[in-house]
Amino acid sequence: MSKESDRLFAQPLAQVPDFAFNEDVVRVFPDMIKRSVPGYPTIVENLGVLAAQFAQPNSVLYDLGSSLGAVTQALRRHVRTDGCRVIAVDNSAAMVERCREYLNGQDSMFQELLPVEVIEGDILALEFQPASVVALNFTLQFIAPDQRTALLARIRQSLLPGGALILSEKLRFNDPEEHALLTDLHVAFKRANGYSELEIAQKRSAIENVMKPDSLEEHRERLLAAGFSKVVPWFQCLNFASLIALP
Ligand SMILES: Nc1ncnc2c1ncn2[C@@H]1O[C@H](C[S@+](CC[C@H]([NH3+])C(=O)[O-])CC(=O)[O-])[C@@H](O)[C@H]1O
Ligand SMILES: O=C(O)C(=O)Cc1ccccc1
Repeated sequence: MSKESDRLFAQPLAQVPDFAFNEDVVRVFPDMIKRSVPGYPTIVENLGVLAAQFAQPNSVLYDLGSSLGAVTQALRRHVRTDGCRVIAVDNSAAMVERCREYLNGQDSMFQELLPVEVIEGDILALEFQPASVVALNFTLQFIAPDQRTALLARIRQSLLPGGALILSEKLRFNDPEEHALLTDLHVAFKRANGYSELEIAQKRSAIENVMKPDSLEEHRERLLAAGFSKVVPWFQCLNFASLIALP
């Protein structure tokens, strides 16, 4: 993994552009996501452990919005089920290019990994194959809110019995006090990880137009509306959570 540290928002910007998953972000992404998302390493590793419980023989495991393939790598470390293959999808060309390099690196270090295909494309336009595990690890929050239910419904329809969707998201909270407390604690987490007040403020304004978090209640209702039968939160750290949704 790239060792470059995230200083993208360290200098004052005359105008903060909307956040985009471009070359600059790709270069610092592993550092950025670890220092910005409390619980990220725990979520990624355990996503592999969870996936191994839901993987069905001869099915696809999807990593949607795969970025540099951290989830795909965890799936390949943990899942041993016969005939499974991983499909990773991201619409950022810069992410996909680097993701393929990292996965080639994983292939050269380990034997008998699940086969993987990395697709550069929009998950909203994807034709889903019969799947046992679908991971949306901090991706749904970047999808236009009015497209979210339809996407989840298509994922639900592709899921095999015994499979699961694993959905990780930044949360907002309907209770204003709870929202303010967890937002402040998230800022403290970033500060403790070396981000300055300026970096925190500029990053916030860069993502506010492109990343739209929902509340846990909204996620639950939407998943049920999309046809899932059960929603089980399995992890929360501050304002970041991960849910298991069963078909
Ligand atoms: N419509 C779309 N189609 C395909 N990809 C998309 C779309 N919209 C956004 N993306 C992609 O979704 C990813 C979101 S990052 C996921 C982290 C990763 N899962 C991880 O576990 O390391 C989350 C974050 O940075 O907070 C980016 O790579 C986008 O290009
Ligand atoms: O940085 C933040 O405040 C976030 O909410 C998470 C994040 C992490 C990486 C890219 C975009 C958003």
